[in-house]
Amino acid sequence: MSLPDDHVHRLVGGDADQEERTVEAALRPRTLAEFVGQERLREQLSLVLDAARARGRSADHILLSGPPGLGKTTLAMIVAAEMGVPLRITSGPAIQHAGDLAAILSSVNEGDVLFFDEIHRMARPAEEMLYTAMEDFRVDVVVGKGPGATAIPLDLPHFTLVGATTRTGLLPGPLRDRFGFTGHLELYEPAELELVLRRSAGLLDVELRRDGSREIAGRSRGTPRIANRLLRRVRDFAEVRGDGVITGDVARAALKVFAVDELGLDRLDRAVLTALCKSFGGGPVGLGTLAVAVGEERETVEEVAEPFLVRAGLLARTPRGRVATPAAWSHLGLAVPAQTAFGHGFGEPDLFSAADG
Ligand SMILES: Nc1ncnc2c1ncn2[C@@H]1O[C@H](COP(=O)(O)OP(=O)(O)OP(=O)(O)O)[C@@H](O)[C@H]1O
Repeated sequence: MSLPDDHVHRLVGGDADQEERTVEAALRPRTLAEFVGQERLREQLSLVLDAARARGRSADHILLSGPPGLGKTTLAMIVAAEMGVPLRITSGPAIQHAGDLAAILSSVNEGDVLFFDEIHRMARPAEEMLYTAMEDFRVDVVVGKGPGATAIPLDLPHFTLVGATTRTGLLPGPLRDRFGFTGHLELYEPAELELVLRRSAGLLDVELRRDGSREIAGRSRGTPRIANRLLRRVRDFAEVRGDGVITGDVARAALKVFAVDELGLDRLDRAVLTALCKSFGGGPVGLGTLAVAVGEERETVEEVAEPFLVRAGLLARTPRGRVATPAAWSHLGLAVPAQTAFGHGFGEPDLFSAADG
């Protein structure tokens, strides 16, 4: 049985819609100790928060970067919970004018954590205001227009800004510099995703066997959001077609019905690999050219698709551009050409910074 492409995308894509976010809320870890994986980041965050608590001050501003669905929102909530303060939430796309930001900042109380999702998408005119708010806890509210306009300074309480972005490089330098701590979330190892799955299965009251969690974890794109999503679909299958228990066989059968392949590639991953192999003969091709070929922003290709494709050994970033590995050709069901760019002097995965074209 085959399903439309956008269905597959929904199942393995990194983003979540409103309905899914409601379901996710129930599965969110509430403390740093419950948060699976990201050992280094957890240790660093725990130090930052312990130090702030010991001083009786709000924590420094924190920037979290990494692909969607790895736990940035969850960590922002944990920061607020561990500091025992309320969390306010806004996002870059919601801030189109300086006035939007002024309204949010003026409602923040002493010690609050303000979570700023997709901070790289905030409108430029609001940026300057955020700089002074972060550094001096002050905003200048401009009243009037033209030569008669006056700026009225407004003092703000001390708060902690937690910014989330898919990549720190997308932020202007002055904004980046105003964060006291920057943490990067890495894709999760399958063993870590199994822990996420076991925890979620417990909360959902589902019987998940070892081979079942292994099967689901291996197709979750290194992303807890996708692991939890696949778990819910496999649970549906297990309840309707079986006795509700998720074994390896049940997981395989369910994921076949939902058209999730063995690696869990999403639509963008497939589009990138297909363009690379079919349109560019396996590369090397520059990131910009590849992005145009799949109709996406280069940042999306670079920050959302490539980390997983590189990790899965399907794509290599070389000094000459992006290259498909023999595994990519095989995964797409294509014959591996006798001569591919990969392994012929174009370098090994990720050893070089990416070339562009
Ligand atoms: N380390 C983790 N341990 C357990 N569950 C996790 C972990 N990280 C994320 N999750 C689960 O994955 C889901 C998505 O996490 P979250 O919303 O925090 O991701 P995000 O990085 O903020 O994504 P986006 O940028 O798309 O908002 C949540 O339901 C959360 O419970």
